[in-house]
Amino acid sequence: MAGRDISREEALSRLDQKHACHILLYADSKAKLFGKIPIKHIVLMQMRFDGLLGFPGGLVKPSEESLEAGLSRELQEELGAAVSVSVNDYVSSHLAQSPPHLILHFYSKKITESVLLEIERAAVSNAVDHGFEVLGLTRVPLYTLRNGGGLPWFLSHSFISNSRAQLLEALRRLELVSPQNLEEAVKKAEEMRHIVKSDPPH
Ligand SMILES: O=c1[nH]cnc2c1ncn2[C@@H]1O[C@H](COP(=O)(O)OP(=O)(O)O)[C@@H](O)[C@H]1O
Ligand SMILES: [Mn+2]
Ligand SMILES: [Mn+2]
Ligand SMILES: [Mn+2]
Repeated sequence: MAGRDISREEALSRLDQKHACHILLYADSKAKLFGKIPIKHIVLMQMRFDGLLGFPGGLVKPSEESLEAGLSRELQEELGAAVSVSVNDYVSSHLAQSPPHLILHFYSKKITESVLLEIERAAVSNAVDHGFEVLGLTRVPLYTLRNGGGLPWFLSHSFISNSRAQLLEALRRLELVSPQNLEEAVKKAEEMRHIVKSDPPH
């Protein structure tokens, strides 16, 4: 997505503009798919009301609240759980080109598998946004199966704003997927997008 990365300081000097904060929550896991494929890490995203994938979070008002307080409020609404977010979890700020002047702050935070499982339950049973702004939480498959299933198909979906770039950057930085596997998955996803788009209508 077009736009440019800016520093937290520059972002916070632009109080007249709209700001949004989103977060990648993840946990290590020993669980195995089909009892044999290690999933290694659980990464959370969500299916939004508009049919696009994105991260939990939303619009904040830095003139009235800290970025982290605003993000925590959004997480309470969208996940139905209290997630304490601190400046240590801050990753980056991005000045989006469309919609113009929206500033997108990104966070990532490692939690335990049991806390993550609680969040998944709360998102259904307790979140006021469940079924409305948020259609459901989803895990990101980080493995690539022999037929290309997993991360490549996941990446071939449509994502809100710069959330796909945020996901890829975080998977690399946090070493949740090896650079080589990530590169191959991105390449496969491009081919798959083409396949889906060129499907004839029934
Ligand atoms: O995961 C994301 N990463 C980056 N930008 C996002 C993400 N989700 C939404 N956005 C952008 O931020 C804006 C506000 O976010 P969101 O739709 O979550 O607000 P809300 O939860 O307060 O209704 C969206 O219109 C979109 O442009
Ligand atoms: Mn929200
Ligand atoms: Mn939101
Ligand atoms: Mn909101």
